[in-house]
Amino acid sequence: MSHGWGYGPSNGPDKWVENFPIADGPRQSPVNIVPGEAQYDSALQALSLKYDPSTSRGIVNSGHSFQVDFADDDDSSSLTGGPISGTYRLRQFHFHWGGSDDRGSEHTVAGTKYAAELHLVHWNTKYPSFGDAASQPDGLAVVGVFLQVGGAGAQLQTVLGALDAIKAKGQQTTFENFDPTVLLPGSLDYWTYDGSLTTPPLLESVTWIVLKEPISVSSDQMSKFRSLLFTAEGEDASCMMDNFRPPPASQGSQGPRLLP
Ligand SMILES: NS(=O)(=O)c1ccc2oc(NC(=O)c3ccccc3)nc2c1
Ligand SMILES: [Zn+2]
Repeated sequence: MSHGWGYGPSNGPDKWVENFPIADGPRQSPVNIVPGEAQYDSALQALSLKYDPSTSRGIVNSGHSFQVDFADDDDSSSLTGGPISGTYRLRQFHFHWGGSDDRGSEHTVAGTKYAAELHLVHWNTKYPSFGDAASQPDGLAVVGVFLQVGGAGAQLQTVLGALDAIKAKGQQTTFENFDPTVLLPGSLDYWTYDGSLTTPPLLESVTWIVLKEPISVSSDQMSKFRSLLFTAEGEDASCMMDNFRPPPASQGSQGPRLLP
């Protein structure tokens, strides 16, 4: 059995560089966002997210997270504006979370970790497919949304209600007529920087758009995330948690510019 990457002591983020040397590259994600150091850029546009619920297809346990996949054969669900030019189509969204409420996000804000982080993954339609886009410096755009523990996120419940059907790695089920707009906070104010995928293959093809305002999640809902398994049916069960890559310990002096 190939010793795939994961989040454990023997295959976690510190080991990824062995098979993915780009892990030590110049534009790796996530990063610690320091609001005071972010440069204001008046040329930046407002974010425009247009999602059509009829494009949602299914929900799957990938063994690293769970994701909701969208049909991306037209521009029905797409991202424009913000720091990007052109149109980027939504392909999937997924989450990263911790083993307890005090950690779980990948990006941090002045060192603060949130309980979880939502990633909405889009690809640039100037390329023929996601796969082609994923290897281009301007190929992908991921919108990151922090989940802060507090009151229950009513809209999250729809997603969490589907998790019982995909407990083990590889399990999937239909997930239709879902509009991810309901998972967004009231404000679309954001920080942006050029970075990478936060899991292998760690490709440096992502324009990151991290929303400043978190959405709310309850501690009980966080327990629901942790009820998923990294493992497939029949394997020794391992609860899915701490599936996040931390930011680098110290950010180089050329740390990415963050434009609010
Ligand atoms: N944590 S992350 O940086 O948002 C991140 C990290 C790794 C990723 O790999 C993929 N692949 C597809 O979505 C895909 C879409 C279509 C076909 C094959 C793969 N999306 C990712 C997002
Ligand atoms: Zn992610």
